Amino acid sequence: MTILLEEKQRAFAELREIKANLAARGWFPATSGNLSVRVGGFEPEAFTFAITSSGRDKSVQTPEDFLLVNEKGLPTEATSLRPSAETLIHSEIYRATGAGAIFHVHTIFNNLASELYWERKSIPVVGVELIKAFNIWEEDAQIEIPILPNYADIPRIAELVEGAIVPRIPGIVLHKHGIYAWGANAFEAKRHLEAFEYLFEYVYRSHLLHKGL
Ligand SMILES: CSC[C@@H](O)[C@@H](O)C(=O)COP(=O)(O)O
Ligand SMILES: [Zn+2]
Repeated sequence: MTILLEEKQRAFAELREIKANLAARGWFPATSGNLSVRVGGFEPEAFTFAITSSGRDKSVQTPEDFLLVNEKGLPTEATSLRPSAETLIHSEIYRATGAGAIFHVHTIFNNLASELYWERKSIPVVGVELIKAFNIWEEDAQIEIPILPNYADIPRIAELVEGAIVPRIPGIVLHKHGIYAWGANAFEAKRHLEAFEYLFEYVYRSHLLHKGL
């Protein structure tokens, strides 16, 4: 598939903006986190996306922050940059959902929530207004945010992604690691990510409240 220079530049500019925004909140500690947006068409099997390069300080902006990869996570152009170590998870999410953007961050609250509900394998949230950010409009809606094991071998995680996805929930948590949130585009993926992080903080603080701590 041919990606126009214009499309590539637009995708990199979009990633640069969201990267700076999330970095300002401290959501990329110690080089953690990765971001991607889909580029070009929305073919289910063969597609291209722009993704952050691996191991870089995501709180600074450099010309080497992003590259294009194909659906297998391999660079589509000659480059010395390495795509994110977690690129295969992005590929699987794109393949399974047809999303347009995927954002991954490590935060204290997503880690704590995943620890709290690890045995249940999902994080329950009931009746919190911000659930509506997922386009779920029922009163007192109940949702379960899936948690996957945090294997060191990324392909082992990637193969669990499709089976773990809950259609109306645009995110997956890795146990004591972080969240992957997605959406039809960068605007929607950011809204979803912010909602998840709010809900994780709510869940954790609510747990303390009910324990009288
Ligand atoms: C520095 S710990 C974080 C990494 O192990 C990984 O989980 C992560 O989110 C960032 O990896 P990266 O290869 O830079 O995309
Ligand atoms: Zn990570």
